[in-house]
Amino acid sequence: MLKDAVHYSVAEGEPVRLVQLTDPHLFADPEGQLLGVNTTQSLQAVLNTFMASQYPANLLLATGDISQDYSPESYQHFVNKVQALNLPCHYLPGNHDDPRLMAVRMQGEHVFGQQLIVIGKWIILMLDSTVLGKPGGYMGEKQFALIDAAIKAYPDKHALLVMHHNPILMDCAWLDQHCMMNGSDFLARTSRYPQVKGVLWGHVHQQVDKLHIGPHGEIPLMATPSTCIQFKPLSSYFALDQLQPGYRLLELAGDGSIRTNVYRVPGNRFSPDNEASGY
Ligand SMILES: Nc1ncnc2c1ncn2[C@@H]1O[C@@H]2COP(=O)(O)O[C@H]2[C@H]1O
Ligand SMILES: [Fe+2]
Repeated sequence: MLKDAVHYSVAEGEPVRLVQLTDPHLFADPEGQLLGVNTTQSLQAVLNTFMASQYPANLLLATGDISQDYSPESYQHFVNKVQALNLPCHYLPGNHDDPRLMAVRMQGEHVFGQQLIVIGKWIILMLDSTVLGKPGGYMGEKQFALIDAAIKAYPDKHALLVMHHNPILMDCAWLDQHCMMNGSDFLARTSRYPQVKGVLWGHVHQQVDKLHIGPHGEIPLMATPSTCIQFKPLSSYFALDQLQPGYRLLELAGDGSIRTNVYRVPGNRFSPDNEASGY
C-alpha cells in the first residue's frame, strides 16, 4: 500500500492546487444519455470550462462513477479526455464502476490508481468506499488501516481524505439509503487524527460545503456536482436539479487550511428530463 505512494513536489510557499471531477457516468457510445443529458458532451463542457480558467492545478482527482454501462470503452473515453489536460489524474471507484476493469482500462501516461499521494505538505488518500454490487457504500477496515499507516508514515503532513460515498446524510431519503453506511463512525475515527484537515467525495451530484466539529477543530466536508446530471437537494423522492454540470477547485495551504470553490458550465445546455424518476 504505502510502497505504491506517488510523490509530487510543489514550489516552496505554494499551496497544493487540485481539480476534482466526479460522476461522469460515461457510456461506450459517445451518444449515450443519462436522463436526457449526453454525458460525453457534458464532461467535455466541464473540461472546456476548467481549461478556459487556466487554473494551474497540480493534480486532477476523479472520484468515481466514471462509467454508467461498465464498458471498457467508457473508461478509455475518460482517459482520452483527461489526457488532454496534461495533468496527473488520480482516480478511485464509485458504485457504478467495476474496479477490476478500471485497473485494466484506466491506463495512460498520466493516469494513476494508487491510493496514497504525497504532495508538498500534504498527503491525499484515495479511499475505496464501494461495496460490490451495492449502490450504497461502507468504509472497510482495510481503508482505515491505510489511513492509519499513511498518517503514521507522514506524521508532519496534513491529510485530505477522498472517497466516492457521502459520510453524512443529505436529507434526501431516496439518496440517503445509498450513503456510506458507517459514515458517522468514519468521521469519528478519522477526526481523532490531528492531521486530517478535509474530507472530499462525489456520489451525491450536488455541492456540499459543511464542517465536521472534531476533537482537534473544524474539518471541511466537501461534495461536488457531477459532470452530468444534478440531484435536487433536500428532496425526499428522486428529483433532478436544473443546475449545470460542474467541478471543484481546491487549494491546500501549507498551514493545513483549504480554500475551495465549485464552478459550473455557463448557460443551460445540459437540461435533464424533468419527468425522470430514476436510473
Ligand atoms: N428513483 C431512485 N430511487 C432510489 N435510488 C435510485 C433511484 N434512481 C437511481 N437510484 C440509484 O441511486 C444512485 C445515486 O447516485 P448514483 O450515481 O450512484 O446512481 C444512482 C442509482 O444507482
Ligand atoms: Fe453517480
